[in-house]
Amino acid sequence: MRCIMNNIQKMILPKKQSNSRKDKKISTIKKLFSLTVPHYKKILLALLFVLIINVVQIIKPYILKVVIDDFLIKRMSANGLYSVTSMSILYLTLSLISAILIYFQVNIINRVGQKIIKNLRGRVFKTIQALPLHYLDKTSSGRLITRATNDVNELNDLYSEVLISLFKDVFLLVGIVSAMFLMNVELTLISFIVIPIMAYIVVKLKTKLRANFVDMKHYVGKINGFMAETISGMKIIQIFRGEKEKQKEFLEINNDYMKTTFLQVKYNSLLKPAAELFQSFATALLLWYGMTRITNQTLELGVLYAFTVYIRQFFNPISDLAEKYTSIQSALVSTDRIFDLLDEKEILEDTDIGLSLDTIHGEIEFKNVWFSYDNEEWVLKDVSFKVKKGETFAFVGETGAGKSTIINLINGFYKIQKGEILIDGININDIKLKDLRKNISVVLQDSFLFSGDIYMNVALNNDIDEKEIQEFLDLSCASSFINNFEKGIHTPVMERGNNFSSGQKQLLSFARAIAQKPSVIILDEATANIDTHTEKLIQRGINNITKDRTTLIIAHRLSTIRSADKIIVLKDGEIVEAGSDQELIDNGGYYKSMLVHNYS
Ligand SMILES: Nc1ncnc2c1ncn2[C@@H]1O[C@H](COP(=O)(O)OP(=O)(O)OP(=O)(O)O)[C@@H](O)[C@H]1O
Repeated sequence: MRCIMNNIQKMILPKKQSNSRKDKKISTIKKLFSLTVPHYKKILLALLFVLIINVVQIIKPYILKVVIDDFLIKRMSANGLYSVTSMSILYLTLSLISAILIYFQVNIINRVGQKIIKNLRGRVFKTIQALPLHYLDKTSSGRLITRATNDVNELNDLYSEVLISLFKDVFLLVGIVSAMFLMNVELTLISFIVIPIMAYIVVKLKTKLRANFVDMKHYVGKINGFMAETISGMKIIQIFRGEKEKQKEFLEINNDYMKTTFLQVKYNSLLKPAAELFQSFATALLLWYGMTRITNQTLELGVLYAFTVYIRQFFNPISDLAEKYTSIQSALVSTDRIFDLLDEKEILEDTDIGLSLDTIHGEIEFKNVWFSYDNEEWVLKDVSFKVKKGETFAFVGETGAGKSTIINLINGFYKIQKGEILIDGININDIKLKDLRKNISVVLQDSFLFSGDIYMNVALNNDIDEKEIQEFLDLSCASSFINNFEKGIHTPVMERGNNFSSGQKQLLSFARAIAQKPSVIILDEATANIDTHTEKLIQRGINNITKDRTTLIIAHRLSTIRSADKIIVLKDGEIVEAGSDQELIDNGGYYKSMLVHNYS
């Protein structure tokens, strides 16, 4: 009995290879169970139903044994309730109760499974939203999508189908084995001769299965990542006729994935026939031994019959267990992957800790800042500057000089290695990120619009009324094109704003930036997509909205920043010049040569 339970447990739990792997596995199973805790009442009810269903399953062959031995062979006469008719009614009633309970049990457990999965999917999404940029830099979107979709769905199967039938099977096995031992110890031992060999084969297969599952999921993530990247880069692929090349790359990943699925099919298809073979072997052994005992008149025919039914009932869940084993393994790998993400608390950005600053005045100071993305190469080297409240600073320099990096740091997306960044004289690391970002609006070159409508894209979940939004759209000059739309600010926006031109998207991002009523506005190449006519409108809008606000502008087109209070010229992460447009021209240095190139 213990041997059987050990083997079943071994089938569920992978072999102890090392303490850390074992600990991880135990913690994965604990986590799976922890998700069920809020639903324990319903789960207990379902388990009670399972218990009753199993008791019925075990009693039914015994009723048949009584009918065969007592009424068929011994021809005993009916005695009160003890008759063939009452036995038949009992058999039917039990079957009916069992059928009704199966209906409720399946319903309860599936609903619980769906609720667990819904919560888990929500947690994965919340975590993904809190991932800092430095983590997203290194993680493909495909991997994250796979966590929220494929991996979560694997758990769906586990909760709604596998776990309950696992309980059912284990209860049933325990019940059957007990009934068999109670009826005839010798016959029971004969029936289970094959179990150790069978357990050995299953345990051998499981290591291979698990390793293959890890590979399979890796390739699913790769396929999702590749798809996501290809879809977002489809325009470039088509322009540069890269379809064939991409097709080839995809074929390779697809083939690798298929190889792992073939391996899975091979292992899976071995398990079921093996279980069936063992069942036939056990039945044959039982019949041979049972018949010799019946001939010697040391065994009743009904007992032998009940045993053949029990053997079938015993091996069915075993062969199901073998099948479910693959689902369990797959779900365990998915659980690891989901919780690896959910448990990475230290990498998650807590935007709610730190000093609360409802309004920021807008003084920004970099004091000898050194920064590297990868801790290997300095991207900013000893950068120092101070922007007073309401001033406009421009950052210029060739591609890769570090201009956008400065903006990323002011938004608190990365932490610097050396030096200090002060906002209103307070170290940026001490300020609540939420408050910091609330007060700083950034307009990027690639304006991102969400599917919805114009109003929602400008207000971005903030409680701003339509009249105010209209004012922001007027200020940013976006009204010039929105007024032509029949639905005005309720004009639908397609995914990523595909139904708007780059210039229109840019104007909407301006309105969005102002709508947050920030004390600091950052324009990162924000006028790059706008034609000269629109640029003039924008310039007027910018002048309105930057009044009394600290403004930082990054631009390659120097015409847009010449009126800035101070221009900072960067080269290879270092400030090489700083001053007003006139001062820098008078200097006759790097800025002046950039101006000459810009206007030539
Ligand atoms: N997320 C990142 N991870 C690693 N390195 C990065 C990352 N972003 C930028 N870099 C590197 O940092 C350096 C500065 O990049 P940055 O984007 O700040 O330059 P930039 O001056 O804004 O350039 P551009 O004018 O082309 O936008 C570059 O060498 C770039 O390769």
